[in-house]
Amino acid sequence: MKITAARVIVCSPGRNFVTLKIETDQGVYGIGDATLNGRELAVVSYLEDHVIPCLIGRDPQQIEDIWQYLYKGAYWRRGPVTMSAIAAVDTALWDIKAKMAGMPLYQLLGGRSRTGVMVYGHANGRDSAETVDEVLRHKEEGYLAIRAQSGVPGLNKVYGVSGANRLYEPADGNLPGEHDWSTEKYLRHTPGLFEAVREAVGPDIHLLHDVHHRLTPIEAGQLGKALEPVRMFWMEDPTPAENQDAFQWIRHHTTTPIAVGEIFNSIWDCKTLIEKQLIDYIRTTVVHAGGITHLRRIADLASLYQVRTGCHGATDLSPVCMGAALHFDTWVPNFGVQEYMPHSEDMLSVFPHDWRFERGMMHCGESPGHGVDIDEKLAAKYPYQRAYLPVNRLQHDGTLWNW
Ligand SMILES: O=C(O)C(=O)C[C@H](O)[C@H](O)CO
Ligand SMILES: [Mg+2]
Repeated sequence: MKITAARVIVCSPGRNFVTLKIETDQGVYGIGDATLNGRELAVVSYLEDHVIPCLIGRDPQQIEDIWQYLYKGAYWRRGPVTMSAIAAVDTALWDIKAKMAGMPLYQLLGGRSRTGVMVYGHANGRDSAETVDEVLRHKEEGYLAIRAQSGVPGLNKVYGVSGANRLYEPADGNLPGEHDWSTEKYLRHTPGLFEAVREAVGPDIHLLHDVHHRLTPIEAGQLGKALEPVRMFWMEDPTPAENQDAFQWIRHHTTTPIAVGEIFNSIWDCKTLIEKQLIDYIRTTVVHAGGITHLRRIADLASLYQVRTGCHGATDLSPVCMGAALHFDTWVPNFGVQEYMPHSEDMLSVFPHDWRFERGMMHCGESPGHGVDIDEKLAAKYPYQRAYLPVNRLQHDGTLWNW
């Protein structure tokens, strides 16, 4: 069996997606997501100019060998661009293998470990009252786990809070937007927000919150401690994770569980946090962490330390990534939760898919492969639109902060 062609399809049905399609001499093709939000075209070039020429003529069944060939063969290892490109190839090859076997992907990975995949939804509001209402709306829709984000009094724009249309899309604008930040205002507001949310939603719903890298370790310790009475499912990205030993300071001060990893791209980014048990959930996912092949390796390492998976699933991860992730989640023994931020109807129409949401759970479907395709004609109607993620500045003096 041979790879005969590979193509990168870029489209923007409301936001940008980069998709790789690999074709074979047996007529079977596979699809992989390669979207790197705000830096999409770097991955397009990496694939078109450097990876695709090396794929033509190779046996698509040799997934591991191709993974090693692209990873070791580049000499310059790791990094989000490289690993998103490798992920797209890997996902497409698993799709091909599963289609050839006539099986849904989760069967090839080892079979079903659970009846469905628990997902957490995104509730957000401009203030605490609106956020509480949104949490209750999500509970009504059947969500078992809900992430709550709120506007902070005195701050103009804050990560995770949408405009009028309810969904938020962080990448927008021809140049990066600017948000403002005050740790003091955020820390004053957030414990009360969660007290109100817990009071309204009752004891049984899992509550999550994304700090989005904006605190120092000791501030994160304060927040985690203040949230303990609320019994959070997790506090996400409490502090930037470049200096991983810093997480010890958070651990010294709080038992609120911690989730990290959506911006990681290899097992080496996860190693210290996992081995020192500084986190409880690892958030790497298929598209940014080297595909199914590499994500499986990360999950296996995590399983030795009772760290569970909590794959990133914002809308900048395409429906293709969601399909692959749901197969992974259906199999992985140390599953925790899957993030689910629904794509718009326009986005979903470009990517016919087999997965579905039902009362708080998602199901990957039973069709061979990962169950997601791309309608190339429709995709062509939505050309690429340059878009950037915002930056954050401290409110009082404009210092550039973590967004
Ligand atoms: O979904 C989350 O937890 C995020 O933090 C979303 C990220 O900001 C988004 O994916 C950036 O592209
Ligand atoms: Mg996050």
